Amino acid sequence: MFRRLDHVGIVVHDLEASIQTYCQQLGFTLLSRVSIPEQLVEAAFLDGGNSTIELIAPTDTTSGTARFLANRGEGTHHVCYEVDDIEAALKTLQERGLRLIDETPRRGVHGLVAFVHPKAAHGVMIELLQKDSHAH
Ligand SMILES: CC[C@H](C(=O)O)C(=O)SCCNC(=O)CCNC(=O)[C@H](O)C(C)(C)COP(=O)(O)OP(=O)(O)OC[C@H]1O[C@@H](n2cnc3c(N)ncnc32)[C@H](O)[C@@H]1OP(=O)(O)O
Ligand SMILES: [Co+2]
Repeated sequence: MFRRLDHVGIVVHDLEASIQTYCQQLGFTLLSRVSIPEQLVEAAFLDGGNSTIELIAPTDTTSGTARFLANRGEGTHHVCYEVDDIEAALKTLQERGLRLIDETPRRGVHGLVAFVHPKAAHGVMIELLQKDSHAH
């Protein structure tokens, strides 16, 4: 069902400071910086050598990522897998009894996305991504 790992999401307090750390000290390269108002976050995608991370900072105290920061502090927030057909993947996961956050996909930065609840995957939130045809 999963084609490949697309990115690992990391929640941070200060997006700018975390970009500096990952680029200047850890050697990552900044790919893009985006605002995602529907999710009340801003994010940066960074290349780490055949791997991508997404640094995410909440823009509002009511967002899920702000709760995550308050309860758990900074750290790994989700792993994102690319799928060919997100509707089919969600249907399969639902039939297998998995608890989903999204029963239908929503629009993400690079395509259609949907989240599996972390309680269904032993404490790890899984993001599914069906990339837009023009996305890389
Ligand atoms: C799509 C754009 C972009 C991209 O890749 O292109 C992104 O990735 S944006 C990423 C940010 N978006 C989201 O996180 C959307 C999905 N998340 C949610 O809907 C909520 O945050 C949810 C449902 C995971 C949790 O919210 P809820 O209001 O239900 O409750 P709490 O926040 O109080 O948490 C309940 C419970 O779950 C644990 N939890 C929450 N988040 C995570 C997590 N990321 N990983 C592991 N566990 C998580 C939290 O600690 C609570 O546990 P408890 O034992 O009850 O204390
Ligand atoms: Co993500």
